[in-house]
Amino acid sequence: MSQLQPPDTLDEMRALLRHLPGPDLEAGTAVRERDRQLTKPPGSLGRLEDLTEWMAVWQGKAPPQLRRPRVAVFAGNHGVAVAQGVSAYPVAVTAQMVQNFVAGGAAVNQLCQVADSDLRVYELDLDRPTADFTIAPAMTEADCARAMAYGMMAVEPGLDLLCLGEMGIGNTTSGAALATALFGGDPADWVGPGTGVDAAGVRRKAEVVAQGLAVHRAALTDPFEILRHFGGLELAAIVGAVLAARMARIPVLLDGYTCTAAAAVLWAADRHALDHCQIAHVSAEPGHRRLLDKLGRTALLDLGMRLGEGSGAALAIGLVRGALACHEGMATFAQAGVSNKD
Ligand SMILES: O=C(O)c1ccc[n+]([C@@H]2O[C@H](COP(=O)([O-])O)[C@@H](O)[C@H]2O)c1
Ligand SMILES: Cc1cc2nc[nH]c2cc1C
Repeated sequence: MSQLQPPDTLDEMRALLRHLPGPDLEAGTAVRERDRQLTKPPGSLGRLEDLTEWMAVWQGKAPPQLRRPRVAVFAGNHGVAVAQGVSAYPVAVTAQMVQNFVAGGAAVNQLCQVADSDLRVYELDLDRPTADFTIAPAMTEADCARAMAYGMMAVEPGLDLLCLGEMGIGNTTSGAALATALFGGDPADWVGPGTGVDAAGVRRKAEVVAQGLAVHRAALTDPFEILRHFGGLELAAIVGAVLAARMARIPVLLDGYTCTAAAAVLWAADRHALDHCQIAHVSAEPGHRRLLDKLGRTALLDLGMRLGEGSGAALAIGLVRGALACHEGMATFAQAGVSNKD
């Protein structure tokens, strides 16, 4: 399959939503048919059964396969972190952590190794942070579209599972601004400690989000404009990657709060745009549960993690592996000579 030629304007990105492939229902039927014959009471593998069917319908393949998983981590810097001090860490940590990913020293490196997954790290102009969104839109239209296109190009056809993660000091504030603009409510409902700011810091984050919303309210005409005003380059890249994965029939695992907030831009534009995605884990960042409620989703894992960098998504690859191994490797009642219920 040839790789998608990425669009270079936001209008072309919007237009892509009209051409999203749907689920392969035949593959789903084939999976359910085999599942009924496996040596277990129906439904007894719970969400593992749903995961197998989900992989099949979005790959368009029964049985689904998991030979080439990839974790893609996008990194970007945020003007709001530079100007407003909304993180517990300095902005320089974004680039330093990218070096750490490359050197193999981060949590996501270990989790990818355990999951037998490829890991790719993409930096987006780390020395050119977005604008401080309390003053100006975070990105120009051209920068936002370019970052989305970059994320799209990271999606290589032939992958059979794509895990998405981010690295960007200050991006929980960006995620909270996206969530407030997309779903409404009080900014205080959507902010949290992030990397570990104290209660006063969390209040400050809520004020920063409120200020951004007040300044830009009239310009927030659709979800892509919300992304352009409050997102970061790495978050726009995630939006692009989610879209490109859908086009290439690659199921997606989304990581924590910030990653889900970015992907929610697509959900706000089209209620089915995230059907090929699972939320790998629910972050300790309090807004994440609220966000999952809005999206009508339950995460696969709930481990109190709040690291980002794709760590929860990398960990969840093991669940998909387990689901697919049972589906493919288990004996049927007939093969094993086990009596089925009448
Ligand atoms: O996505 C999450 O659930 C999450 C929760 C807390 C922190 N993070 C990570 O921490 C950074 C953002 O936190 P902060 O405090 O700088 O906004 C960014 O690099 C994220 O990967 C991520
Ligand atoms: C050290 C550190 C590691 C991270 N990984 C993802 N976000 C992060 C933020 C910090 C501060």
